[in-house]
Amino acid sequence: MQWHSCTSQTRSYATSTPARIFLSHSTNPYWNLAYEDWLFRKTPADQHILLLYRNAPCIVIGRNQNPWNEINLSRLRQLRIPLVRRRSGGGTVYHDLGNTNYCLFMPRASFDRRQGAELVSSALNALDVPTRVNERHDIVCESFKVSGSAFKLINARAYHHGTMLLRSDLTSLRGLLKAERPSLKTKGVGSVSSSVRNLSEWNAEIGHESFVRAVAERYAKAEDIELAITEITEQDMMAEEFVSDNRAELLSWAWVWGQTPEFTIDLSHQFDFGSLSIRITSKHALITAFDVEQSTLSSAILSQVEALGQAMIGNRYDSASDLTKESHATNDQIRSIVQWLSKVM
Ligand SMILES: Nc1ncnc2c1ncn2[C@@H]1O[C@H](COP(=O)(O)OC(=O)CCCC[C@@H]2CCSS2)[C@@H](O)[C@H]1O
Repeated sequence: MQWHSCTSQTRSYATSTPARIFLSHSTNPYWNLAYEDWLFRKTPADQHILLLYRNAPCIVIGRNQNPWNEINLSRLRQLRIPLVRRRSGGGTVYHDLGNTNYCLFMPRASFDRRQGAELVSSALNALDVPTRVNERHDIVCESFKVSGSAFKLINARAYHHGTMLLRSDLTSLRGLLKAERPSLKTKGVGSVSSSVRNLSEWNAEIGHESFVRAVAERYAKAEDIELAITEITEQDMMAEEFVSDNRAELLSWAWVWGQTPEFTIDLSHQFDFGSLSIRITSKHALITAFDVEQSTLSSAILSQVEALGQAMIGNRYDSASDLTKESHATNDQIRSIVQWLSKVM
């Protein structure tokens, strides 16, 4: 058994498994998140671990979020940026190679929502960046958010993971995250939008390597361990069946879209030939109801709209943009309605 010494900076109780630091060389969000989940579930419950990684451009939503309410999906498709749903709760964030993520794993008994962010913030203070932790456990610099946090607790284990905007493309970040759609009512968790900045505005030299080094040093000191970083490649990750299976699940439609909490959306439009208001209900990202709430369309057109709505039931909500391709509408009015729906859904 290893005993950690008691100083003001170290934990003051015994653990049997020494703390460790891992750095991933993969920039694939699915591998990194699958590996993170493996560390969470498969390492000893009493072990403290720090994992650092960064991802190629992607949007990462929280476990209980609605992508249609959080993201500019047409821009996401245009830029061919993947949408990733993580296993922890909380809001939607943008990642690219200018953003480095940390994850602190610990026994549930020593979990504290603030401590991890404080550790990272103090590592940044040592790099002359005047960060602090706010009441939401975000790390901020002169009131601008530079890091967001999310948490997961299962049985005897917990983790706190967070982003760090070092030199991210903030134009992409802002363009991909969008304001809520007021007519979309969802049971899920909404993001809390903030003004963000890169740390490079305070320290022009800062980058992935210096951030990793500063946090790892600070962590080793706090855990009273030698500074030793275990570097992990995608090959190492692939060798673990749990990680490969987990990655496959993270990539699946059922996880990315199908986990979307139930929602309804009200859509109205005034066409040259009459008005139409509908309510669409979706569960597990499938269309489960299509109700016409109000209409001044002719009864012939209305019954075609109702037939179209019935045909959509059971389809994926995200297949709405294919409506125009699939529709064999011969009537101009129906064609306009289909075009409108494919844009607004
Ligand atoms: N990369 C990044 N870092 C900090 N803040 C961001 C980022 N991207 C977007 N935002 C801002 O945060 C809000 C959402 O804040 P909100 O507080 O709702 O959500 C979060 O912060 C979640 C953090 C998840 C961290 C995980 C760690 C590893 S995998 S992802 C968004 O609307 C933007 O204004």
